[in-house]
Amino acid sequence: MDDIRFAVLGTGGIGRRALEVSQAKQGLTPVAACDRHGIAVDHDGLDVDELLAATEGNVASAADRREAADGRAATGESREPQTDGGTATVKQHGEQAGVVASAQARPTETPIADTIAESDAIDAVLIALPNLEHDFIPEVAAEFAAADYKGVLVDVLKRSRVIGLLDERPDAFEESGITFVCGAGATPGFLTGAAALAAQSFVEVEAVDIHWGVGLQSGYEDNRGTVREDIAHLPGYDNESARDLSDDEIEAIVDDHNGVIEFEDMEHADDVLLERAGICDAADVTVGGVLDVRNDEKPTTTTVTVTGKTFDGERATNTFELGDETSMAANVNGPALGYLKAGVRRNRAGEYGVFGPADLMPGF
Ligand SMILES: NC(=O)c1ccc[n+]([C@@H]2O[C@H](COP(=O)([O-])OP(=O)(O)OC[C@H]3O[C@@H](n4cnc5c(N)ncnc54)[C@H](O)[C@@H]3O)[C@@H](O)[C@H]2O)c1
Repeated sequence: MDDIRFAVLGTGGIGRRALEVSQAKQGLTPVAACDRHGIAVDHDGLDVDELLAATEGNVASAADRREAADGRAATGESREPQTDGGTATVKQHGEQAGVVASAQARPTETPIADTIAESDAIDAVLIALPNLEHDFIPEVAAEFAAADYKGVLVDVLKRSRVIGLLDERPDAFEESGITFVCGAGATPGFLTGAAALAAQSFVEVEAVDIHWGVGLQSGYEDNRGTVREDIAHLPGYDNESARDLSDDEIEAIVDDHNGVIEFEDMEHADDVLLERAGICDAADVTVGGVLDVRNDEKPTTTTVTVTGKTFDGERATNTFELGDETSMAANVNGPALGYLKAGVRRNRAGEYGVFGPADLMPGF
């Protein structure tokens, strides 16, 4: 495949690692990366090492999130960052450092529009933005379509209901020439694809059970955004209440669980993505997991089990297991970039519209 020029929207825990992993993949050239306050563009290829060093600790703070939410409420529109009109929200150092700290970057109040402005020379865009507001990623995607972007969009969103929002506008993506691969991280994403593959032995799938384990001690600082989103899945919390938690309140929740948080029956889009690919009913899919933020070792092995009936009357369970040494960063970003490449193949073959990870596996 020819070289793929790609952009990353959001350089938090996931976006930064995606840039790093891309260095080890063939034919991927990162040409643009943005966060809430800045953008770096180089159509000859970004210097990823410099960007990563400069954005060390680029983790959206609670204050950042509140500021953005308040800005949206006040203006009634834009999801672009609302700054206080000066440079106070441009973080150069420490915990709130950002893309703008890179020598390749400049500050901007409109990072997504600025990326779209460069998009004639971008083959694919990885959306690694927060998902605490359900319509945020669909709206960003719609903006690319409205600008007549021709290329690939990939997101790593998690929630089932977001897929519905995206499925409401396939025409816009098709007309523009966009191949949109959604839910293409680990779960949903990698493990959804694994379930689709494991289902191939069967003529009828009865149950898909996805159970993940993540150990995050050394990656905790970098992945606070993801931990916050996970907390929104706990009983008594939702996206809104999780978004408003202070960092201290998050720490208190982690302490209450002795650093190990268990999740059951999560609203992860693996269910709707498997249903839309015709593998099984969404109701037959369960997702749960265990997150340990104080140990690097996984608290449990990540496993996908698919139970079904074969054409010759047997009932069986196929099991797919991840090696315990594989980190969340490896299991989100490797597949996300793999799906990005699969999306580019489809796009170059003229296939546009919305695809889930299971749609890119053998059919059922
Ligand atoms: N599917 C999976 O397996 C999986 C696993 C982990 C994380 N995720 C998803 O990845 C996404 C990113 O997670 P993270 O931990 O990197 O989050 P994070 O909070 O660390 O990073 C988010 C980044 O987006 C930027 N951003 C926010 N608003 C912006 C705007 N309006 N314009 C431009 N940039 C903006 C922030 O500045 C930050 O750089 C989340 O949606 C999370 O759900 C998916």
